[in-house]
Amino acid sequence: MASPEMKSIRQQLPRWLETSLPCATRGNVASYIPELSKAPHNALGITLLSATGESASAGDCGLRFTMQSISKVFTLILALMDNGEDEVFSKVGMEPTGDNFNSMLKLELVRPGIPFNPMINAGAITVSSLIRGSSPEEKSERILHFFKDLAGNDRLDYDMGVYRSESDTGNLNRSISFFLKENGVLSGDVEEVLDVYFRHCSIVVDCADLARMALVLASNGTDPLTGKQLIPRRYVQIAKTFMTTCGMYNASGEFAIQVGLPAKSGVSGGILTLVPERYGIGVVGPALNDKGNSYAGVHLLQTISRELDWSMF
Ligand SMILES: NC(=O)CC[C@H](N)C(=O)O
Repeated sequence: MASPEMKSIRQQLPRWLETSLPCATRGNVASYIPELSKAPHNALGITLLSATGESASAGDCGLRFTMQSISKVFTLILALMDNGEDEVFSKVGMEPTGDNFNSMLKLELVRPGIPFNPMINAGAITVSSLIRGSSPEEKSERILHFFKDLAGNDRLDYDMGVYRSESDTGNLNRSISFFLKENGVLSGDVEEVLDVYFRHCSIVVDCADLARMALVLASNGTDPLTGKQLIPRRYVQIAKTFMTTCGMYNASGEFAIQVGLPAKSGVSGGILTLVPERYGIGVVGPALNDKGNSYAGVHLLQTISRELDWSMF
């Protein structure tokens, strides 16, 4: 028997999705990674998964897309598990930037030149350099394995087309990385660090995978469906705080007001969000707004959060 709330979500979800769909026409699919421009412009899908294992889905929830920046939440957690917080926060800060996710601006403006936070590219590339492993292959393997555990999906893998596309064209990320190397923030070989970063950005998921990963965060690090503790509670707390303050880039303040849930978006149009203790949620809508977040996806989450009074604030 589904809970009364889940019953009502299942009933209303298709209509909420329908009303958010037109927003997609106002957005644009990311094209700076050429392979991403092939994504279906008008797609919109969502899956919600409850801590009791009930789910509700609507629209293009089966669409497969690369995690992109959503992966930054989980590489941060793995880096924290590998190194502890003191080491990680000696290399990356805790503050929002108010700039675009790929901006270099503050790296030079503010001393010491460590990235402001792990959700912007500079911070996430630094975090990739902190993942333990004797080679880029081993680091990437550990990341993929961790993501498989979190998603409860052994078949997670890379989209090699997207990986190559970003690796061939990612000169801004190269510039950021060389700058970090010059400042002594990045240690190791820049191309090897970038390889780890581009690979985890290209891990393919659908909405159900994101919902399950989000549910682990909603449940303070334990997968409620298996009872396994996958992440120490403290690191989930850190991750959810960054999601709230920086997860939607320089639209995180607006998202906190309009939706009021910890979330992380990616340029392929995915959004991972959660209702503490209760739901993990995965959304996809490839057409992005000018801040790089899914246009229709944000609208849909705003509708659901208002209808169900889900804001944490
Ligand atoms: N916002 C994003 O999703 C950015 C991730 C992308 N791989 C990049 O580095 O540009």
